[in-house]
Amino acid sequence: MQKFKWRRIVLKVGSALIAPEQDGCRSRYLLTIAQFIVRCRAQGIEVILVSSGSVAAGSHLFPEQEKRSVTMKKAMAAAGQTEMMAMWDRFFDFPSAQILLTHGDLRDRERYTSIRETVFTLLEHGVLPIINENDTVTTDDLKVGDNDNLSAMVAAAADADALMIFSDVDGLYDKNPNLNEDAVLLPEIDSIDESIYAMAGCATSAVGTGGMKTKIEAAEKATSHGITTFILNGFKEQTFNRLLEGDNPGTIFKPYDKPMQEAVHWMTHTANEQGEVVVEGSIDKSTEDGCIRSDEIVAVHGEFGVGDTILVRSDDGTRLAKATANYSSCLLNFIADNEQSEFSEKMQDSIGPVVSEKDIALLEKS
Ligand SMILES: Nc1ncnc2c1ncn2[C@@H]1O[C@H](COP(=O)(O)OP(=O)(O)O)[C@@H](O)[C@H]1O
Ligand SMILES: N[C@@H](CCC(=O)OP(=O)(O)O)C(=O)O
Repeated sequence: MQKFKWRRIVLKVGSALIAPEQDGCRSRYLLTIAQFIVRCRAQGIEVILVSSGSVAAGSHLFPEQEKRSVTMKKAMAAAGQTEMMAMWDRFFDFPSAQILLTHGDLRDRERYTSIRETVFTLLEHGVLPIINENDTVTTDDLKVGDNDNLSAMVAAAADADALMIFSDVDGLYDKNPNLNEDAVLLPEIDSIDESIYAMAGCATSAVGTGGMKTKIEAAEKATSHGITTFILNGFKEQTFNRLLEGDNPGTIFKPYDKPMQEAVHWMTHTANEQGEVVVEGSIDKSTEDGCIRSDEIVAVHGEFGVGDTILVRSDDGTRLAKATANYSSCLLNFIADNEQSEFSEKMQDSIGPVVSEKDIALLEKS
């Protein structure tokens, strides 16, 4: 690890490592991971753990025939989470803290900031943050859905230098190694494009979610924020020894040379745009004071509410900025339809610009 000189790392541990036999948590693999965490901390590296496995850990408590229902999975997650936290806590002689998140928390800027500050405070005081998705409260709209993407969002929020995704394979292969004997391991990926996604298949274990596709999505999110990302085999002890020696025992994804600025990254990869407004002209003209007024808007696409992230596009198609909307799409459409009305003008005077200076992140010209 000395060669890499990391200050802060996020480790993501997949379900198969937590509950390999699907009958509760097992220490078999976790002990090695815990020792790795201890050794990293001894080297002065701050560690954040994103631990999957609550569903797999809680699975043995419920009847086999009912396990497929979403409600049952949520119950399994709630019960398995305590078992899993107890297992992790047992390995450490320093305190750990549980943080359960949904996408609803991460895409809300205020809650995102609060999560960031809590993580920083825990790290400052030597407490190990252990993070998972809050499966019990998630809905289709609220969930991230897989912990690979969640770990990348966490790594970005925590300003980490590296994200290590520990799974049940040695890294990214050119095709699924569990289905193809001739699959070849790819040790280094310089940039992620469609050809990389084309190699990724689904999970083949009974407990995994997302397979390689979500790991590549995570790598794309993280590397675009300047975070070196690894996919590694958490079953093998040598993985951890080699990492500590400064080697790459799996697949390494190189960080972007020019990482996105924090606000653009959050709006692009965590908040996601809910809709789009089209303005006339170029980036300099439309956003010269960082604000966009409702009378500058020539079209509104999609449905969004106040506080949602929107894309600002120029009428020639150029992506100009990501921003937080001060108006709903419904109200903007109403204003457009009633341009000259006194009511519409009063509304604009009282609410102010569609996008305020502090909530806009200009995109690079492309
Ligand atoms: N190109 C690939 N390279 C490596 N593994 C792949 C590939 N395509 C699909 N997979 C599958 O992805 C699985 C790992 O993902 P997953 O089961 O979701 O793990 P985890 O629970 O650790 O997140 C592997 O066991 C393998 O079956
Ligand atoms: N939040 C879920 C994990 C979902 C998930 O992404 O699992 P995995 O593919 O094993 O990392 C749980 O704790 O069971």
